[in-house]
Amino acid sequence: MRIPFIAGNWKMFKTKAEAAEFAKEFVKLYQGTDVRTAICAPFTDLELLVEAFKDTNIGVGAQNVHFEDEGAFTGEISVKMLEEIGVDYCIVGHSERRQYFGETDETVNKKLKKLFETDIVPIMCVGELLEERDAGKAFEVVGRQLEEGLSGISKEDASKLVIAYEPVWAIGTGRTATPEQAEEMCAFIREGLEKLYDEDTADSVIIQYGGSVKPANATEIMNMPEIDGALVGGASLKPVDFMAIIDF
Ligand SMILES: O=C(CO)COP(=O)(O)O
Repeated sequence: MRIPFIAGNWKMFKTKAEAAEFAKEFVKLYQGTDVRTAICAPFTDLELLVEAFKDTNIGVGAQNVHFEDEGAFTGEISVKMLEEIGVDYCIVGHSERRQYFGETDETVNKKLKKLFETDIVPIMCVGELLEERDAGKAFEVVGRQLEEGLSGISKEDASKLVIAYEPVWAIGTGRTATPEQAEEMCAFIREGLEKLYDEDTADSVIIQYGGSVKPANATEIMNMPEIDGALVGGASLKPVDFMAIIDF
């Protein structure tokens, strides 16, 4: 049985003061809830959130990490730095990192391997562009991202993974994939995991959908059998909206 996991991705939103305000309100709203959740925040908010959520089950995640242990990589953050702060998750391969910051399947693979040396759980993002979907290549693209991203990763590690299917055309556009489209791709991802590993491994991976998830559409998405959770952008910025999604 996979426990639903709904994570927020704040992207480049919220100063420390704004994060503290969110945390205060969200901790109250979340009390007594058993859906697994986490907030993936900018690096500058992480320490504050770990402290604010320490007596709760609310996890904290980073949105990126470098794959080397340390070195001359101006502007980058290492896995050890995240570990020291006490983060639980790290997003890897978000489409915005792939589009604007040169993330490739190869760097995704290196980052996953580095994270698997620790207890930080990677949230690996995959998803096709609109032109790829329109050209009938969505499954080919996501299949390749999965295969190359997971190259050389053991089944023990893969079974701990969270995968977020985020069709790029549905991110921040208000245009959600239909629950059937999301389900079809999440099922394809699970089949892919079974081919790469085995049925048990595929069964244990949490597969989230991301892309314009809102309180109004969370229920129908979460009711799909192969969708185990959501990665929520814009609607995770307000405690009440994010809580309404968690309460789907
Ligand atoms: O990219 C996303 C989460 O990682 C989705 O963002 P939106 O929910 O704002 O569409």
